[in-house]
Amino acid sequence: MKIFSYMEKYDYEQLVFCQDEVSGLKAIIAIHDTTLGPALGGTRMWTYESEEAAIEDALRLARGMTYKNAAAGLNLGGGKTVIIGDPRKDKNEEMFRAFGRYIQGLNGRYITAEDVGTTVADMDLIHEETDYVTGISPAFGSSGNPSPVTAYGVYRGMKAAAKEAFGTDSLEGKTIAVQGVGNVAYNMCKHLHEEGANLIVTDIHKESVDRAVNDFGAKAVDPSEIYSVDCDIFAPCALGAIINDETISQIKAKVIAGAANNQLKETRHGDAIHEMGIVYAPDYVINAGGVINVADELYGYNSERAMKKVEQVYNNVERVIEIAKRDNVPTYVAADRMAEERIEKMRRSRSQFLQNGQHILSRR
Ligand SMILES: NC(=O)C1=CN([C@@H]2O[C@H](COP(=O)(O)OP(=O)(O)OC[C@H]3O[C@@H](n4cnc5c(N)ncnc54)[C@H](O)[C@@H]3O)[C@@H](O)[C@H]2O)C=CC1
Ligand SMILES: CC(C)CC(=O)C(=O)O
Repeated sequence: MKIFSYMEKYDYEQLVFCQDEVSGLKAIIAIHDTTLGPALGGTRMWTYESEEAAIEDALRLARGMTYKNAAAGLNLGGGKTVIIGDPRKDKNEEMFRAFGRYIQGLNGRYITAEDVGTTVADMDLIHEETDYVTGISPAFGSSGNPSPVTAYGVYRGMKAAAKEAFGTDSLEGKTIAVQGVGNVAYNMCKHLHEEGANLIVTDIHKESVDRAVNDFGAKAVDPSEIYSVDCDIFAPCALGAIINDETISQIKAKVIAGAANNQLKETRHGDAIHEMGIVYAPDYVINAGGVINVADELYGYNSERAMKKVEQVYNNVERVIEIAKRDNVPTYVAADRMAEERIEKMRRSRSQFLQNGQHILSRR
């Protein structure tokens, strides 16, 4: 991968490599765009096949956060971190504290939170070294684990997409195929089960599948079968790039609505599902609940205020569908237009007026 060419192509601001021999930390912080404010995005810990794969993931996820935060109406830019390692084996206190010092060194340009492979306890360790971290324990007056809130937002957004496809937003009796029943999807399944949906689930970890089977009467299938099962809605809630040349022809669902980031392998896959008549709720619009919730910490966390904003995920998905119909484009294009329009307006207005020197972090 030619890093500078890639950064230039998508206009990235900064890429930071962090190494600490004592703890084994190998982290990559990618900051995509800070037009709207400091870059906020989670830290993913994962066993990458190569360093290139880790860099690419950090870059793609950071750009996704720029669009997510803009589309959600937050005054925040986009960034993300990946830590190379196995979250089940390679974590230690020194690692997250060393990482916290790297974040502190960025002096507020980047604020972190949880993502796949990291927990509230990890954020608390980072917080020992820096204030530029969210999703820390409620004992600190913070919002804690964002996953249940992300899940609620996905559930709301799924209803909005279902309304478009089926003429009603009720999910009662609908069959929903869920890929990956981790932190977000387990909580999402709870809402779906309460509403009377039928669940088909898969995961690479058997205990996660068993939990969903026991708690929600879900039917379990092998990971390779999830794309082709008979269902109304497909909810990708594991990792990215799962809408691709191999999977598209297998999908029977009328709606794709799930928590995973970067679901489309390439934009042409968004065009393909649009042509198949599938209603696609763009990933970064539907999964914004978590970031909306942790971002509220920057104003002094108020759960009621945050949840009111999370409810809006329904309206945001509706709005994207409206733009898609108006402009006769796929929903992923409509979502990009919505986000880019907001960033562009702010960029132009910033160049016209003097800033008052205050930004969101000055309230902390
Ligand atoms: N946690 C949050 O608040 C947010 C999460 N997301 C995204 O949602 C997705 C899920 O996040 P979490 O639930 O926090 O992560 P998680 O790690 O708790 O859950 C992911 C699950 O997917 C499973 N999985 C991985 N590869 C799989 C495969 N090939 N087939 C089936 N299952 C597989 C894992 O075993 C795990 O149980 C990720 O893409 C994340 O970036 C997006 C916004 C916020
Ligand atoms: C987990 C969230 C709090 C932030 C994030 O990284 C995301 O929305 O993907």
